[in-house]
Amino acid sequence: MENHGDFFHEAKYTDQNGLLQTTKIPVVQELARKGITYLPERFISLPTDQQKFSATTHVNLPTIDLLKLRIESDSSPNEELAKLVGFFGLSFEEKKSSVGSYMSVDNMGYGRNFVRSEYQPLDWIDRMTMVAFPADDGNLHVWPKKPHKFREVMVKYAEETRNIFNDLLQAMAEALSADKNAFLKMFEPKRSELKIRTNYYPPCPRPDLAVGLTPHSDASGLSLLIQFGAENGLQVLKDEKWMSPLWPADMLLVNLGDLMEIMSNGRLTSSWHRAITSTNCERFSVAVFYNPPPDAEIEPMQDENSSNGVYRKVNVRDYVEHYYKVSPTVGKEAIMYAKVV
Ligand SMILES: O=C(O)CCC(=O)C(=O)O
Ligand SMILES: [Fe+2]
Repeated sequence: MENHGDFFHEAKYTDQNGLLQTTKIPVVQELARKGITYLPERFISLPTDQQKFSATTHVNLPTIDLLKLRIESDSSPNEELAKLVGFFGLSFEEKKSSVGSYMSVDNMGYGRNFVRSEYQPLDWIDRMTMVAFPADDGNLHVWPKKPHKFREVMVKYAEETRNIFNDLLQAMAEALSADKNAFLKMFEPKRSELKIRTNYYPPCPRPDLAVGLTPHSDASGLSLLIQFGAENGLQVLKDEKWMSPLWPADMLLVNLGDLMEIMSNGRLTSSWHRAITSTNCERFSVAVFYNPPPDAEIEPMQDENSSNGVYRKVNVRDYVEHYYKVSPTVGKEAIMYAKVV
């Protein structure tokens, strides 16, 4: 048995027999802090995932000027925004004791998700996930109490991103020549869900063998990402090749999730993406996920040009539960759940 150090996340999953299991996963931040020079076996990814880790092409993303969407733009990364990832500056014990625990399908709080078994290759990542909205749901008490002002900054960031999401939803509907509120109407203001996840990728001894974050699409409607520390890390699959989007530090990245693909009846598609690691730099990203209320029924938009709907109506909670039950997958399998067969 390899010695993985003394610091573990405990991730829960349901095994093939339907039994709840807990697996201990080494905290990669602590492994990196110790200056580990080899990659522990559990982090060695499958050879298929290792293919073309570095052979990527850089692609430019279309950019949107937020001012044109009537948003007050004070959202460039500055010292205030760096506080979003300040949590990872705490010691392991402080991090653990500072975060409350959730009962959820996706291992919220400080730790891991996408865990299905004791034997799967592990991602080189530590994460912290919390629900910002609805704020009245007993969600806020589990937020980290440290560092100082962390919650305040998070709440402010959540509020600002919600405005951006709402404007984007309108702009996207208009771009599809649909009613301006075609998407927005599904995001009931008081009950829609906004989750924030901070991802930390410490330096990794073998970026050629380990994945930072396993390939996935987000289950969300929309996701908004910001990164700190390094500009390379996110990769998106396009025409069966992994591409690195050019993503400067002062740019927010909009990512379409599965629920948006369903809502748009396949006219918009969720992206298949992953994160890679590096030997000499640490990278943080903050992802905000925006979903309609869990009990909402998503009605795919009707396309006048084609009579066949690609997607059927789904309940948001059912979809998200299904997504976490089957993930991680090798391709976009979760969304098949909502496809018309
Ligand atoms: O770190 C990144 O850039 C990607 C994060 C991500 O895809 C996620 O949190 O869902
Ligand atoms: Fe993602």
